[in-house]
This record gives sequence, C-alpha cells and structure tokens, in this order.
Amino acid sequence: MDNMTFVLFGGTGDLAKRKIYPALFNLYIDKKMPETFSIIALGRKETTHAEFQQVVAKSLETFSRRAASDEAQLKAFLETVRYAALDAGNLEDFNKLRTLVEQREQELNIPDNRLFYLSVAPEFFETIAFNIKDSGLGSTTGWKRLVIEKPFGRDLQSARHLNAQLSKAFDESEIYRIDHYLGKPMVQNLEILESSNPILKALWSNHHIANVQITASETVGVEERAGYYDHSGAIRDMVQNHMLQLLMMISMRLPRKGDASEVRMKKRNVMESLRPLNKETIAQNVVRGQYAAGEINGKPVPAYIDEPGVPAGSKNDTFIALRLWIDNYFWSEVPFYIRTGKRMKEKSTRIVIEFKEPLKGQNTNNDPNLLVIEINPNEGIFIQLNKKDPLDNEKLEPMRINFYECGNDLPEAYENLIHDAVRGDSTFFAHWDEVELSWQYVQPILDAFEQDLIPLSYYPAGSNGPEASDQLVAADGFKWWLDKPVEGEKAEEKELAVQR
Ligand SMILES: NC(=O)C1=CN([C@@H]2O[C@H](COP(=O)(O)OP(=O)(O)OC[C@H]3O[C@@H](n4cnc5c(N)ncnc54)[C@H](OP(=O)(O)O)[C@@H]3O)[C@@H](O)[C@H]2O)C=CC1
Ligand SMILES: O=C1O[C@H](COP(=O)(O)O)[C@@H](O)[C@H](O)[C@H]1O
Repeated sequence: MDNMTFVLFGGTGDLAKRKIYPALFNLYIDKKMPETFSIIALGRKETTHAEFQQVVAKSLETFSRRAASDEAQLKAFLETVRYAALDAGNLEDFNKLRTLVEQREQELNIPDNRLFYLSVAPEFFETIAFNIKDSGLGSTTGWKRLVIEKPFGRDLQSARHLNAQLSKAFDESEIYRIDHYLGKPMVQNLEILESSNPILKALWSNHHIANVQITASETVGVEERAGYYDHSGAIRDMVQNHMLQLLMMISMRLPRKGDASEVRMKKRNVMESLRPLNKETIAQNVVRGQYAAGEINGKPVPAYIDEPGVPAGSKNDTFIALRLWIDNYFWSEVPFYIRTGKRMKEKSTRIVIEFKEPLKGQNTNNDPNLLVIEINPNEGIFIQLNKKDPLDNEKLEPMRINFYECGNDLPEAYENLIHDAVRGDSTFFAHWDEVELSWQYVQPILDAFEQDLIPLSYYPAGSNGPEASDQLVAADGFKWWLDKPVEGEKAEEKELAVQR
C-alpha cells in the first residue's frame, strides 16, 4: 500500500468524529493503513495541532470499536494528525494547506499521494474540488483521489451538473462516491455468494426465482433532520442510492469475483435494463407513504407532520415501496420489490429471494423455498426448505438453515470503504454511470410526487408500512416475507423453532 496523505474536509464534523477517525484508527490497529501516512483535518476555527489531537482522542474513546494495546500505540496514531483552519471558499486557505501537506510529506519522507475526503455539506463539493485544483494541491506526481459523501445531487439535472464540475478537477477513476450500504460486510458478500456457490449460481435466474424483496426498515423517525429530510424524502434519502445499489448488487450476474471495472459494467447493465416508469405506469408500481402517530416499542410517538421542523401540510414521503422489472435475459418476468421507511415495526435491512414452486398447480400448499440475506442489524443468511412433519406423514413443514456471522468485532462499513479508497480499489463505490442511471430511473417518481400524481398513504408508526404496500405485492400473488406482526394482529406465519 502506498504511503500517503489523508486530507479531511469537515474534520470537525459529526461524521468525522463518529465514523471517519474511528475507521482510520481501527485500520491502523489492524495494520491495514500504509506504513507511513499523514492525516490533515480541516475545520473553520483556529485550533492547535495538539488540541485537535485531543478531539480525535475523544472521538476514538467514544466511537472506536477497538482500543489501543497501549498508550504508545494511541500516541503514535494521534501523532499522524495535524489540523488546519480552512474556509471552503477561500483559495488562500488552500495555498496554506498545500504548504502544510508538503511540509508533512517532507518530514515523513512520503510521496505526494493525496486522498481528499469531502465530509462537508454538498453545497461545498464543487468549490472544494476547484480550489484543490487551483491551489496546486491536486497537481501531484503521485496519485490523487477524491472521496465524496452523499447526497450526489438532488435530481438528474443537478447530479449531472455536479459531476461535470468535479470532472474538471478529477478523472472519474479518481472519484470515490461513498454509499455506506456498499461497505456493509453482507453487501460486500453478495457477489461472492452468487459467483462462488454453484448451488446458487444454478438457481440464479427467472427459471427458478419467483420474486426478490429488498427491505430497509427503520424504527427511528425524522429525528432532528427535518430541515434536510423534508426536502429529500425516502426516495432521495434511501431509494436513489442505497436501495438501487442493493438491487444492482443482488441482480448483477458475475461469472466469478469481478474487479472494479467488471462490477461497474454489470451494474450498469442492470440499470440499463430497468423498465422505465412513465405517467401511465407509475401509480401501479410506486407506493408513497408517511407515518402517522403510533407506538414504537410500546412508547407513543408523534406523526411525521407533528415532528419538530416539519412544515404544516408536508406531503413528504417517509416510506416508499416499488415494483421494478429488469428486462434482460436472466430476470425478465421476475418482480423485484423495494421497500424502505422510517418509524416501522423493526430495524431490518434484508433481501429475501423467493423461489418458484416447482409443483405449482398441484395443490401442494408447500411454503416456498427462501434465501434470506440479513444485512443489518444482524448479518446472516438463512435458507428455508421443506421437510416432513415427524408426527404427520402427510404434512410438510418449513425448516430454516441458519448461518449468522458472529462477533461484534466486524469492521464497520466506513472502515471497509476507507480501506478500499486508501488501497485504490473502487469496486464498492458508486460509479458515475450507476448514479446517473439511478437518478434517471427515479426522476419520473420525483416528478410524480411534485405533481401529486401518486396518493400519499398513511401508516401508523410501528407498523410494516401502508396497506397499499401489501397490496402492491399481493397483486402479483405474493406477500412480504418475515414482517413482524404488529400488536393485536394475528401472526400470519407460524412461529418457527429457530433462533432469529
Ligand atoms: N453525519 C452523518 O451521520 C452522515 C453524514 N453524511 C454526509 O457527510 C457530510 C458531513 O456531514 P456531517 O459531518 O454530519 O456535518 P456537520 O455539520 O457535523 O459538519 C460539517 C463540517 O463541514 C465544515 N464546514 C462547514 N462550513 C464550512 C466551510 N464554509 N468551509 C469549510 N468547512 C466547512 C464544518 O466545520 P466547522 O467546524 O468550521 O463548522 C464541519 O467540519 C454531509 O455531506 C452529509 O450529508 C452522510 C452520511 C451520514
Ligand atoms: O443514509 C442514510 O442511511 C440511514 C440508514 O442507514 P443504516 O446503515 O442504519 O441502515 C438513514 O437513517 C438515513 O436517513 C440515511 O440518510
């Protein structure tokens, strides 16, 4: 791994403290950082290097999953950190930053390989990229990389504009767009699961798969983020990026583990094969929801509309369900369902693959075979098969074979992604083609919401979403799998003697 400098814009921010310093530190402890590296943190206020190293120490103490083996190890890590005051719009600050970066490169005798991490509000992305260029910070003889946080635009047009601007300072191969779902260990497992297991590979198509369900449900509400969320909604916050990335990862067909360019091509193929939505089809395929008052874990919670900072009469979407079709050789006729929402019954990100019933029409009443990939908060895989009921020879009953990734000491998404960016592997970052095609796919939905063409369905907080979402799936003869029953509702599924 090349020795390098990690320049962190937004080094005083929430994300830096909660995720980025802990990730860098954990990688350092696990010997996954280059032998010699320099970290330069940036914020607007003046602070000394020593004072800021204590800020980092505090963030590690609070948020790191790993502890230093001794004082010397912690001290050595903190010693890599320097702080500089910088305003994104002030070129002179960038000139001073260049001097500091070069000075550290000389002190540490490392080449001018520079990774610029933009952990700042999106309004600063373009300005910072330009000032990196104009100050000469980006004119390296070594490599340079730009790691950029979400959101990448707020619609197709603004995303295209942002990309065109960034491209003036960085090549596409140098831009690493973070989608933290791509850093989740189970998501990074998806390509391996298909490409290295002949059993699954043989079944991975419309011959055997009846439908695919991708759920990301949360119990939290809008929290203190109404200012952002009310202009974003679940469609921009979750669907355009995380949910479509999960769709690409589960449906791309890789003959073997691919490198970044193969994965990128396969993901693009999926997005190009998505059947576009239009004014005629959109209402049958999209459910827009918003939470009403309800209960989460036995505690009453307010409706979205009554949350602090939410404007009166807001029709913002806190829930989306979608039916999508991938019109290619492998997936034609297989519905993919996506569902995500806030204030739902449980926190769960999972993918359920329902297999076709081979004896369809013969009245077997078997439960279908399922392959379930649990992404969050548990990481695991289970397969549902059928077996004979030992007490009744005539009866079949479902059984589940479970695998759970154990240990709570697994690397976090940010750790995986920062490790990849430092190594120069962009496989698990969102490439421009995918981002553009994702915006292209959701744009008609944004327009329909804007024009109020899709009814807003309300759902009680603590439920599994609006009824319209169940109807979307039921219309094709399916149901959402594994939903926890809500209070007072009869469990549809027999409780299985399995540890879940
Ligand atoms: N926090 C999170 O969990 C997540 C955040 N993100 C994304 O990460 C980015 C950062 O978010 P977050 O850390 O929460 O934001 P914060 O508001 O906590 O931090 C913003 C950072 O930007 C700096 N900043 C503000 N104005 C300027 C300026 N004019 N010039 C230079 N620096 C400036 C602030 O420095 P100062 O000390 O001077 O105020 C601070 O370091 C955003 O794009 C967000 O969407 C993505 C996923 C999750
Ligand atoms: O990006 C975001 O993701 C979180 C959910 O992430 P998870 O890792 O907890 O599943 C979501 O709460 C937030 O609104 C969104 O911006």
